Order: sequence, then C-alpha cells, then structure tokens
Amino acid sequence: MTVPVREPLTRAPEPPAVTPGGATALLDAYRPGDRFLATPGRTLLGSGTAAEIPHEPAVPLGERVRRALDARRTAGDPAPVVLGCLPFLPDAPPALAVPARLRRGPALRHDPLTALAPPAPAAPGGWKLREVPSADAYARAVDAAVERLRAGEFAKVVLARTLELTGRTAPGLPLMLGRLARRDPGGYAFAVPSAPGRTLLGASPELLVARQDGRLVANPLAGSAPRGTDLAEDVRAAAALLDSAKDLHEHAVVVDAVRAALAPYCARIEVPPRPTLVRTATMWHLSTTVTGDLASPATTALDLAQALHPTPAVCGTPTATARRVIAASEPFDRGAYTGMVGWQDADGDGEWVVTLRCAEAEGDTLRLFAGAGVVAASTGEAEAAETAAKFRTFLDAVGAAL
Ligand SMILES: C=C(O[C@@H]1C=C(C(=O)O)C=C[C@H]1O)C(=O)O
Repeated sequence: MTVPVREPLTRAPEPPAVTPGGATALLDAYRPGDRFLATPGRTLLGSGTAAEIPHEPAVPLGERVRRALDARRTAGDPAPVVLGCLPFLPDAPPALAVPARLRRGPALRHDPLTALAPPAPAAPGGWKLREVPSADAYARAVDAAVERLRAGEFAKVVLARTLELTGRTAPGLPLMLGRLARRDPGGYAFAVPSAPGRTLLGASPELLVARQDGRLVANPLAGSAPRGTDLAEDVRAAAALLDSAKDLHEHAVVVDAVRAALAPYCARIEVPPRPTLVRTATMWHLSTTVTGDLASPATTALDLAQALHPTPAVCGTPTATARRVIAASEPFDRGAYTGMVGWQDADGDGEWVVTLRCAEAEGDTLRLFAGAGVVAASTGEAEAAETAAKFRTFLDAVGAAL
C-alpha cells in the first residue's frame, strides 16, 4: 500500500518561495472582516470591499462576477480577483466580493514558519456544547435513509449534523484560523464573511475544481475513516479504507458524477481507475485527482464549479431526490457549509474548494457542521462516529472536545 503525501493540485505561477514568513505573514495579518484563503498553491488575504457580487438571481452568477471584475479593471485595478463563498442552496445569496486590497503570498506549506507550533487554543475550556440534532437522532435519520436506499429509492445521500459552541467570550477568529491553517498546511484554510454578522472559517481537504491556463483539476473525496491514535492503528485504518467495498462504492458514485459534469467542457479528461488516499490531521479519505484540458478558453473556474455543485460528495444521487431527503432530514439550514469557497480572476482562472470542516461564527456562538455519505451498506452508528471524527478538525482548533 502506498500512502501519498498530498501533492500540490494547482501551482502558483511563481516557483515555491522559501522566504520565511512569506505566507504566515498573511495568515497572521488576518483580521475579522477580511477574506483569507490558503491553498496548496497560494495564500490570499483580501481586506476591504471594492465591489460586492449582488444577489440578482435573474442574472447568471458567472455574468455578475464578470461584470464586477471588468468594472474593477476599468477603474484601474490591473488584476482584480473575486474572493469569498457560495452557499449550498443555489438560490441563497452569494458572499463574494472584489477586495479593495489583495495581498498574495506563496503556499503556506512552503513557508518554513508554518511548521512552528500552532498557537494555544483560542479559548481553552469554557465552551458549552449543544448537538443539533443529537448523535442518536442523527443515527436514526441515517438508518431511515438506509432503509429507503435498500429499497432502491435512490443511490446515495449525504446527511449532516451540527454542533453549537457557545463561549463566555467572543471567539478569537485570528487565533482559530491560525490553528486550523497550521495544522493542515497542505489543505485549504479559509476565513471569509458568509452573511451579515457571520464569518465562515475552516480547513477543507477537498478541491471542487481549479482552472489555470486552460487546464482543470478536481479532487473529489468520499469514503472516510478516522485516523488511528497510534501508527499501527493508523496504518490499519488506511489499509481497511482502501479495501472497503462500501467506501469504494461511495467514492465511485462521486467520481462518476464528477466525470459526467466535467466531460462536456473538456477536450481531454483523465480519471484514474482507482482512488488513492488523502489524510488530514484527523481523517483518511479516498481521493481521486481528475485532470483535463478545456475545450473552450471561455469556460471559467466558476462555470466548472457550478456545473459540479453539488457533487454526491456533499449531496447525493440522484441530486434532486437527495436534496429532498436532506431538506426533510436535517433540522437546520446548511448555510455556507457544503457550498464552495474560492477565488477567480478576470481570465477565468481560479480555485473553488468544497466548504467542509468548518464553522460559522456569529457573536459568541460557533456552529460546526459535519456530514457523511450514506449508502445502502451504511449504519447510523458508523456515520455518527464519522461525523464526530470530522468535528475534531475544528474542535481541536478551539480547544474543545465532544
Ligand atoms: C460532508 C463532509 O465530507 C464529505 C463526505 C465524505 C464522506 O462521506 O466520506 C468525505 C469527504 C467530503 O466529501 C463533511 O466533512 O462534512
């Protein structure tokens, strides 16, 4: 078995910088209200708002983004970039803007300072935890979905739950972001305003799609196992995941949908026959890296992201049925969770990341989200355990535990 360390999915045009602080300076400069995104290829920090993408459902989103970028270019910005997040539900308002000031840095994983010990938890202890729904109620919802899956009503649905953390003091967003980003520097860390008074922050392992110079990369993940607590157990967990018929099926459903969504835009598309593994600090995931050459230079990163969203990694198959099951089973609004967070420039290049391992911060409350793919071979108990393990990404960043 080979266990690859994550390789860069997209590269910044400049060679990897080794300047200590090249990326961590941007991470450390983040302040609430800013827009921060670190990917395996670059680090972006936007402050202020030059233009917001309006909520105007009658005009396609891609067109609204193009207009905003063109207007900024005409106003004298030589390389405007739109940065922010889009919600799970397609008709909910976008939270995208062209920042007034954009600082660009190399990838966090190339910055020698990233490896330094992460700062202490933002507010150790003192959190009140409330599960919505409870782990038991979630497991029952999963078991109910499994019965319908076994009856052949649909093939897959992703069901999520939330964990509300209330602190005695307002959460320190910069400290939380610093911990999230330093813990998984090969992934995608973000902190962006998601709605008035709300900040979305997290560390996702999953690239929805990136486009650069006519090439695209997508990295669907599906099929997961918690990391082991010692090396032997960790290796066993990884090997079992690569060999699990249930997880391989769950993964194949997603890869087939990604291929079908991207193929019409591609002159060439390459999908490896078998998944490999990606690891975060808390989870193992089955992973497939899909690459392609665009058939038309007019296709933007956002066009591709919208064609893909929502993949069965976050929604299900068929999509319309899965959406209905989610709406009927989940007693909360997903908001930005399982939407996308990313950037795009005026050439249509960009990176869009699946919004996972995240929380929305509002006042003194953090709402954490985690979900798991449910197929006919799933059990409520196992998916409740998987979502508990996924919560750990964020809980570790704030010094709390379930
Ligand atoms: C829905 C989540 O994760 C998604 C579901 C996965 C799975 O079911 O194995 C794996 C990665 C993500 O595509 C989440 O982290 O909340």
